[in-house]
Amino acid sequence: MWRRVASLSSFLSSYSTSFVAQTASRLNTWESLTTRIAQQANGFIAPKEKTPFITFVLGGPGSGKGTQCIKIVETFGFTHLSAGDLLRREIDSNSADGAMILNKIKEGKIVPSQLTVKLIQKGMESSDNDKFLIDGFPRTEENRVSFEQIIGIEPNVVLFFDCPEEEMVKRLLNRNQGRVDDNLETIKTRLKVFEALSLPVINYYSQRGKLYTIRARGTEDEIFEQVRPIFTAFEACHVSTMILSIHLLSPKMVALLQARPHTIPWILHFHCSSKSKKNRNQKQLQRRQFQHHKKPALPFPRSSPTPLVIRHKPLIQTKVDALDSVVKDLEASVKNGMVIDSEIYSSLLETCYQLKSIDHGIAIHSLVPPNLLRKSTGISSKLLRLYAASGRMESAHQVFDEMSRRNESAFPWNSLISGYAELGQYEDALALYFQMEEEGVEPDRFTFPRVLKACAGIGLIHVGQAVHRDVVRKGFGNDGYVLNALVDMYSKCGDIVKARQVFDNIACKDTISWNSMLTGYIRHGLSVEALQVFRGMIQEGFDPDPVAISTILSSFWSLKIAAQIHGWVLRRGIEWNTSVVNALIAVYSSLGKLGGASWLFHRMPERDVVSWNSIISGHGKHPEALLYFEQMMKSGTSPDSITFVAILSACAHLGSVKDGERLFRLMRNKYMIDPRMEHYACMINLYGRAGLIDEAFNFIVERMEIEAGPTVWGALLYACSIHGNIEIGEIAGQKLFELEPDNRHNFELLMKIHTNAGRWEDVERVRQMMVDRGL
Ligand SMILES: Nc1ncnc2c1ncn2[C@@H]1O[C@H](COP(=O)(O)OP(=O)(O)OP(=O)(O)O)[C@@H](O)[C@H]1O
Ligand SMILES: Nc1ccn([C@H]2C[C@H](O)[C@@H](COP(=O)(O)O)O2)c(=O)n1
Repeated sequence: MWRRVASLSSFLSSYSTSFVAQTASRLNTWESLTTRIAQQANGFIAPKEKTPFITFVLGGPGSGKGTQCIKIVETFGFTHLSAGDLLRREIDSNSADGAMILNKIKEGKIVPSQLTVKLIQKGMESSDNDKFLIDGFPRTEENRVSFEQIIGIEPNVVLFFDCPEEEMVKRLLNRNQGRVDDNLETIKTRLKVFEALSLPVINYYSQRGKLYTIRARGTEDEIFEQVRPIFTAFEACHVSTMILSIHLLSPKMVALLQARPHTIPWILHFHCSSKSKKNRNQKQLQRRQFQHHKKPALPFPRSSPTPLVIRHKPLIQTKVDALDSVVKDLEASVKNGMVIDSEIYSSLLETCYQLKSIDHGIAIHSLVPPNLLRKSTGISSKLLRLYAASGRMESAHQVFDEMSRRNESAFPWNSLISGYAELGQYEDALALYFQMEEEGVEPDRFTFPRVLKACAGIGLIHVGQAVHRDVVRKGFGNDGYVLNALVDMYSKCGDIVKARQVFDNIACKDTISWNSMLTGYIRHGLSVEALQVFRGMIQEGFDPDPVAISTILSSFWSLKIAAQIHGWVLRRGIEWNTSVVNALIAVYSSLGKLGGASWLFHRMPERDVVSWNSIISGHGKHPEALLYFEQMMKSGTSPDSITFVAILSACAHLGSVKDGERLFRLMRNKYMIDPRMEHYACMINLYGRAGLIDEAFNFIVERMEIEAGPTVWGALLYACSIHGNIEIGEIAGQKLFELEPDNRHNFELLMKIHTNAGRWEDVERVRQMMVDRGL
């Protein structure tokens, strides 16, 4: 008769340990992973070797280890290494040890540890995975020590399938797999071996706080339901650790995780426990041993240990990569039935917004249960903002329409208004603002700048004035952030005097206030006032930002002012700011100081497309323009449509028709830039200046894909005036009189053509047209 081991768990001191405590005490497992991800996210160089995640699966013969391993593999993606299977494969492969192994198995005894460990090691090394289920191992203390000695790491989780003996025997006798050890006699020995040699190992891991005991009676599925939460919890650790590791969690989120140890039990341990540091040190030591193949101070001899090298997934290098991993883990967790806290979703959506990662946002959206999305203002607001910020207004509006509590805060409204304003859909932005009022939603300080942007965009000053009144009514009349937007709105809507009034009323002006006023004056062509503001800014102790500097530089084509500003820039040590140098290059070039422009260009530490455009434009009448363009292509900076305006214009001035034609083709075919009106005008100028009037005319008629505008016909008329082409000049003139009926310059050019040809009647006819138009 078999002695019935009613419950092996009573034998184990830790059985009463709660699942939470068990899990929490094992969190050092993930620390190596966390540290590595954190390092990677911050750009540190991560070590190449990766500590694998190891689960030992223990239990008596027939307790169902193999059966449950299959389910774990299917659900959690582990690689299953069964010690028994590895040994049996060794027998089948006719290896030198085959006969000895077979005898041991027949007798129900244990094979020498080094042999088994080497087989496990081989199995791990040949796998791409870094999560292993090692089944039926370690069966003895010698197995355990040998593993630690050769592989150099401890298991992260030890599962123990606790099954009554009679059940195990019954199962083995019914297994029917033709195994040489599934007979009563061998089973008897195996059970004895288990009790004598394996239980001490189980007890060892119990004392080390690594043991999870599973009551292995019941159906396979019932048993798996005890197994599942263990790995789900570790996956949750993984997800949350990843979130933490990319340093984008709000303090609120950390507090939330800490307050919920039952869902994410490791977090307290990881962040708060001093033991965690100890464990980390221990883990680091372990990893060092693993990586440097140091001999651990254990009494067992070992023969030439082979370092275990696990193949790696690609390193996570950026925050977006880290986010990618988190989203993938989240997807797997949701698939495994894990319920994700709404704060995790909204925190991740915040991350997507900060990283401008709409694709990850869409992936997260697909995971959020629709009901939760409707109810959780946190999730829906952040999702909506992400959609709106990426210009997906339809999706944003859909989320908005389905929100159950959208009127509780201005946040979702602001996001939508902002999205529409950014896309230039100003009417929609304003309509939302008025709808907000109708639905009784209080605007906040973030609402007004967005609405004012829409007013400025649409150019409706009376709407802007109405919003200004709302600003005062709602108590934001002294808010600098809102007042800056008012300055901008008034100046864009044409009321620069009112803009100045608002500007003067800003008690605490910041760089944005000064810049708004400065650009306002420049927009209105008030260079003197702009320069005053610029000087006032410096006097008040504000460093004009590069935008202000380049704006002011580009509005003054004066060598004196350019030199003054250049001097100030040098004193402030910002002379190599790219946009400042670009503006200086443009100013010096336009003032004919090409030597100064080139000096700056060649010394600037970083060049962008604007730098190249400035230097090419500066050399628009010189053959160097073509050389700079060639250099630009070699430098790897892609030309943009402005570059082609500059270079085509240079070709026109240089009379390089062939180069111009080649570059026009290059623009379309290599850089995929669709020609705009300016490019066509350059081509007409190119042909026209070269006297190829017919080619220019044919180019307009046959090659233009858009309706020719005044710049194109103007270039043709100008060319006709230079080369005395009456016929085509008359056509160009008539087109221009339709397109620009009040531009006397066109009439004068046509009159010049007729005058030069002595066609006095035509001169009179055109003059009469001017008189009729009151020009
Ligand atoms: N919960 C269960 N209820 C009934 N039968 C089961 C259950 N789990 C597994 N079995 C059956 O019991 C037999 C032994 O299971 P399994 O091979 O998984 O055990 P094991 O612990 O891996 O055994 P060994 O250590 O001998 O390899 C198999 O025939 C299996 O189908
Ligand atoms: N660590 C191990 C694991 C297994 N064996 C031998 C002895 C076992 O009876 C046999 C079958 O193992 P199982 O499939 O039941 O896990 O393999 C060993 O010697 N050492």
